Parts: sequence; C-alpha cells; structure tokens
Amino acid sequence: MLAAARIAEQACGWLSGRMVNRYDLQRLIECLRIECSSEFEREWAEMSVRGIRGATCVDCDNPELLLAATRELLAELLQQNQIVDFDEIVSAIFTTTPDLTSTFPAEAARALGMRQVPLLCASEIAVPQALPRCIRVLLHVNSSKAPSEIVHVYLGEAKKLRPDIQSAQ
Ligand SMILES: C=C(O[C@@H]1C=C(C(=O)O)C=C[C@H]1O)C(=O)O
Repeated sequence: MLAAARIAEQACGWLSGRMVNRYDLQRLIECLRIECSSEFEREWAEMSVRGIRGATCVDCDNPELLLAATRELLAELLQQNQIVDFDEIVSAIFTTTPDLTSTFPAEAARALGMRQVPLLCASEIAVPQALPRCIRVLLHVNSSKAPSEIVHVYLGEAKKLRPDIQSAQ
C-alpha cells in the first residue's frame, strides 16, 4: 500500500470516535507530516527506472486493427505490472515493422489516457525473414520492483519472438 494511503488510514482510525480539540489536531498533523516525509523518502529511495517490453502482431495494415492491438498490449502490460497511475510511466517507445504504416501506435496510448507520457514511434529494422506486421513497445517506468519481477508481455504470433520469456512465465 502507498505510504500516504496507509498513513491516512491510521489517522482515520485514531480519529474515529474521538472528541478532538485543536491542540490534538495540530499534534496529529505534525506527526503525520514527519511520518509522511520519512515514508516518502523511503519509498523514493527504493524506486528505479525499469524497462518493460511488449509485442503483438496484426493480420493486416489497418489503422483500427493496429490501434486495437496496441490498446490490448498496453492494457495487458499495465495490468500484469500493476501500473495504476500513468505518472509512473517515464516514456514509451513503439516500433512497427516496415509493413505497418497505416497509423501511429502512440495514438492508442493517448486514447488510454497517457496524455502526459512522452511517446515515440519508429520503424523496426527490416531484417530479412523477421516476423511480419509486428508492433513492439518499450515502456520505461518508475518502479520499486526488481528486474526479475517485471512482466514482459508478448501476445499472439509475437510470442515466437521470445520463447525464453514465455517459458519463464
Ligand atoms: C526479438 C525481438 O525483436 C527484435 C530483436 C530484439 C532483441 O534481440 O532483443 C529486440 C527488439 C526487436 O528489435 C523482440 O521484440 O523482442
């Protein structure tokens, strides 16, 4: 639980059923202020920037299909990594294989609410025989998780890209 939520819960418990005077309230506010700042310092000290990878494929180069597939991928990445607040996301880089040019996958991220997140789209390297019609994403997030706790998400045909990750999960 976030420090602020836990402290607020404690404060509510302390206050419930009490007649509090102004002196008590001032004392409580001062205690919470000290407790909050040290808790936040501890939480921030444990935070690092982590990279989270994902990929998915579409059947053809159609903007609606591409945006729906990107939305699905992002939703899965957020859910699997318990990202509830877009402010935790530092940036997101998308690539599409050279056969996908109908739209920018970043639009799907904005449509999900990532309006403040810096986004970038680029074309993947045209490696011969590489998996076609593939959308990739690299999220950078502020996280207190260890690298081994990060869940990278490969959907559909894109699962073939990283069999090592599929077997590890
Ligand atoms: C294997 C992938 O495709 C390509 C190869 C990568 C790699 O070797 O790490 C990373 C991204 C892509 O350029 C992937 O998306 O994971």
